[in-house]
Amino acid sequence: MASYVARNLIKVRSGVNLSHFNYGSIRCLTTTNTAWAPRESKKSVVDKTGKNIVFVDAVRTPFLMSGTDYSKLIANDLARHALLSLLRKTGIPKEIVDYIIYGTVIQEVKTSNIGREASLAAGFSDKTPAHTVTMACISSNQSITTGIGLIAAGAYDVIVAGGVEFMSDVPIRLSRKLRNLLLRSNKAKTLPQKFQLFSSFRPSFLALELPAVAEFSSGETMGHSADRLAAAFSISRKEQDDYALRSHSLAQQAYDKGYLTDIVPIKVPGIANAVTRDNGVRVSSTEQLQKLKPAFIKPHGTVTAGNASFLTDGASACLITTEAKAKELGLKPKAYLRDFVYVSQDPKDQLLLGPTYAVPKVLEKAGLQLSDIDVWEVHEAFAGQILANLKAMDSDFFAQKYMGRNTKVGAPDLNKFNNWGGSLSIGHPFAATGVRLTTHAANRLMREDGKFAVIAACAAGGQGVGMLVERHPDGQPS
Ligand SMILES: CC(=O)SCCNC(=O)CCNC(=O)[C@H](O)C(C)(C)COP(=O)(O)OP(=O)(O)OC[C@H]1O[C@@H](n2cnc3c(N)ncnc32)[C@H](O)[C@@H]1OP(=O)(O)O
Repeated sequence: MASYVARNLIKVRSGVNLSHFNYGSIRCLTTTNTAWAPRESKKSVVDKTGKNIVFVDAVRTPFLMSGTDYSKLIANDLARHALLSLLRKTGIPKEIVDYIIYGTVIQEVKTSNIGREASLAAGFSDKTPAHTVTMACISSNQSITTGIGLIAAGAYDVIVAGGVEFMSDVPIRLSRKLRNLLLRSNKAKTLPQKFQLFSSFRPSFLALELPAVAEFSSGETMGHSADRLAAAFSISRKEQDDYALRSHSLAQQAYDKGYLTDIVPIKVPGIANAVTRDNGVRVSSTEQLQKLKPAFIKPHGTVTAGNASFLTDGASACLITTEAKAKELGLKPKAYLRDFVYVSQDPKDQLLLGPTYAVPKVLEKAGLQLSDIDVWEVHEAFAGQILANLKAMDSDFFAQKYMGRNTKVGAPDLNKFNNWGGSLSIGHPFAATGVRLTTHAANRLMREDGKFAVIAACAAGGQGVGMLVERHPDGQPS
């Protein structure tokens, strides 16, 4: 705990009272079918690409806790379903898709370019190129922004972007020593050579290498890092549990109101009924949450199974194109994809602070201020990570000492923040989350009568993303 962060960031103090969320005050307006017009007071953002790139629509499978109803599938099955469902939902002929970009973090070895495999499985033309990207938890943000780049460069017009994660079956490797022995055995030609080689075998070679949700450079798990971050920012266990409860409560409300229209049911062989909804949403109570034991730093840590995102299976996909092409195809886009920025910092002590670094940059690029943003969709890796980011964003000390800025950007208004729940409750299939965030941002802009939304997320490697989307006048929330 006596880390660089703990020594220095402990000084950060925020005016935001995070332990008194007013759930009842969350503004969730109902949809109207009347044409929407930008309010006079709202600023305009310059279209830098000259193409008015739009987010048409998106889908996702239900996000399920790993080891539950998807456990007999493979990642390719979920990705295929997301891609097929996108075609069905948008009604576009698959031939008009120029290019597919798909994210994944923990790769299934047999489908390393899962973008290509899943698109072939979904019946896309074999003439449609597809590639796979990986950027940890922001992989499908990367799919979308790579697509923006391809459209902006004039290479293609119609792009499908998305991502999949499948934590129910991750590659477990033999030990390095056993792998080495087996590879050398291929070259041993004679019986004595083989005998000599296998006589070097030791029982310890049978130990397996399990993948961990951990930083390669530091060896630290994300959960351990989140625990240190929460301590560094003096975020109490109670504040984390309250935030987690907020996330689950808001996700539940969003289901009840029928807002989560991005979910497409999936029929899973061996499961009687189609899977129709996320299964991690669990509105418990502060008392129940307080009883949970620390999951990472034991016995004094504050991150628990109740205030951390959980290992999740799921896939997502979205359609992006130019405004002109959308019009030509008779599509009604939900939002303009106006700007984005990637940031990266120290992967040990600032691992989960991506939003703090990305938000001021993306706002500045677009000429906007915090108060111009109507909707926030920020990836909830851990409750403590969200609260640490809110404090850091609202701290002049942090801005000056660590970001080389004169002043803080300020903390987002919590009444506009993750109003339909977030990764803590909905789930976090790493490479599928970016599209989920973007879809919720676009749909919320319509439901909440806003103009601009910011999407932000942290990712392993100390990286992060900030994206700016603007409501499209033709958009419909489903
Ligand atoms: C940039 C990024 O996104 S980094 C983030 C990357 N993501 C991660 O690192 C994932 C972090 N999460 C994890 O590794 C795992 O979910 C863990 C280690 C926190 C928990 O794993 P598990 O121990 O398997 O969780 P499990 O679901 O069994 O829950 C443990 C207990 O908490 C309870 N629990 C979980 N959630 C809740 C809740 N919301 N309310 C009440 N109780 C809960 C469970 O019922 C269970 O209780 P039991 O032991 O009495 O059965």
